[in-house]
Amino acid sequence: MRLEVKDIHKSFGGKEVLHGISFSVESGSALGLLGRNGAGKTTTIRILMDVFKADKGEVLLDGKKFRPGEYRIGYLPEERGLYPKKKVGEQIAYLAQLRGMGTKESKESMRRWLARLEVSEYENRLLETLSKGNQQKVQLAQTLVCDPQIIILDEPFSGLDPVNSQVLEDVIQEEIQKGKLVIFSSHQMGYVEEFCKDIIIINKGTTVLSGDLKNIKREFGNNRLILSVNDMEHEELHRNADQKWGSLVSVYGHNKEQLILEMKPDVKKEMILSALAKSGLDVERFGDYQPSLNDIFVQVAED
Ligand SMILES: Nc1ncnc2c1ncn2[C@@H]1O[C@H](COP(=O)(O)OP(=O)(O)OP(=O)(O)O)[C@@H](O)[C@H]1O
Repeated sequence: MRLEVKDIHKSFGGKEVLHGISFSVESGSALGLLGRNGAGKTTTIRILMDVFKADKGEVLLDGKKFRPGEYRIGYLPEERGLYPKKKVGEQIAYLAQLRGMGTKESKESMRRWLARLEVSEYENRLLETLSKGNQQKVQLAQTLVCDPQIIILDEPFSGLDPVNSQVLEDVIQEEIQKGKLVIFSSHQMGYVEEFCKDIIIINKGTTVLSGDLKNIKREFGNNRLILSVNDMEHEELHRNADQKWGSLVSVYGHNKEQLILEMKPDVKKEMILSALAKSGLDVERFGDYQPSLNDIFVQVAED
């Protein structure tokens, strides 16, 4: 399956908050939907789920208008929506039945997911009596109980300790391997790097970067180098770079105390290395710039 969001526009009270968002994602892969607070991620997901209507644009599945009601979708919304005063197992099975599963099948699936997420012992407890992290795992069991073809996860790791995060990481990887189509929205870039083949970064309702994550990283690192010098802050290093090596490099930015340098046309790395050797500076690190998704996000999503 291929899910395609095409040129979505949305206004609230006359103010446009999405200015033409487009992306696509296929079964067996995950898309990272990223952006700063208020960028428009949740609004995009809500339009996709038909909670809101777009003012312009369309959502297609395999080229035809996407009707969420016709597919098994596991949606973990930002605002978690289970019943605090109902028993964990009963409500998960009930919600699976609402999504078309038979009584026996829904109970089996509920028990399988509670076990997979290591919360079986809470099946007969009221949801509100569980810790925050365990409630989150119950929400995830609810999301996955109907064996969804499409999985949409809005900050699924929130509230989970590192051991539980590892369990969830494994579960998401398994679902992708099983051929599920996953949309993953998170501010935790480490997870996005792990799961997502493609990403889209939205800023104030506009796409600022999208595409294959490996290619994006390669392009961001291309022709750029990282340099740090012992006991020298990036501001001073920046002055040195401008004054001494201005014909070879320009300063692209910095990552903590490391300077990111961009090589000028026809300049080779060896030429910079030789200039550094002559400078007498106590070089701590020099090499190809390999940006993390976090670096890229900060650079493109900054105002
Ligand atoms: N129902 C609504 N009525 C009016 N404005 C809304 C509504 N829903 C969202 N907005 C506005 O749309 C913009 C995008 O909000 P949205 O919740 O989609 O952002 P987000 O990227 O999910 O943010 P966060 O990371 O903080 O969850 C914001 O300016 C928000 O105030």
